[in-house]
Amino acid sequence: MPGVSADSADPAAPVVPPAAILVVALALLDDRGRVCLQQRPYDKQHGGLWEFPGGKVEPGEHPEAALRREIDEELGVVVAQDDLSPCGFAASPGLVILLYACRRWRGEVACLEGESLGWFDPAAVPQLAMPPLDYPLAAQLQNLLATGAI
Ligand SMILES: Nc1nc2c([nH]c(=O)n2[C@H]2C[C@H](O)[C@@H](COP(=O)(O)OP(=O)(O)OP(=O)(O)O)O2)c(=O)[nH]1
Repeated sequence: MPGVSADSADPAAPVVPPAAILVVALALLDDRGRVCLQQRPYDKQHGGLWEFPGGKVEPGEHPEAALRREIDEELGVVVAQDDLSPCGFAASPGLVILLYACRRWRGEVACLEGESLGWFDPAAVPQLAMPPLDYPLAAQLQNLLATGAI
């Protein structure tokens, strides 16, 4: 089809913008079963709303590598690839969010980029003010926790 080739081997091929921004996010769970959420910086889109820590996947980056990078940048902790469990996803036009869960990390959780951090009972998360896609993500997290799958 003219004009939409995504053949990366052809340097003359037009750059095709991604159909959606891919975002990865983490439900970090402590030994009391609480989940860590952060408040988005006030100067960003959805400023002040609560979210699962994470961020955008860079071009060429594996989503799980992106998540480990974002968690180091935002919370100052290291999560191991093997400790990440796929937990759910949510999508809107132009945005796809992959949610993972993790119960182990190395280091002390700190609020490095958000306005504040909180540890919440997963059942209480839907009562928080969050971006729209976080409500279905929180529901998927609760379902998996209820079944003992994560
Ligand atoms: N991290 C995260 N982003 C979310 C959630 N829910 C939700 O709608 N988003 C949206 C908000 C933004 O449009 C996008 C993530 O962007 P971001 O600003 O956090 O990404 P980033 O950390 O890579 O930041 P930047 O370098 O682009 O400034 O996904 C969530 O639970 N966690």
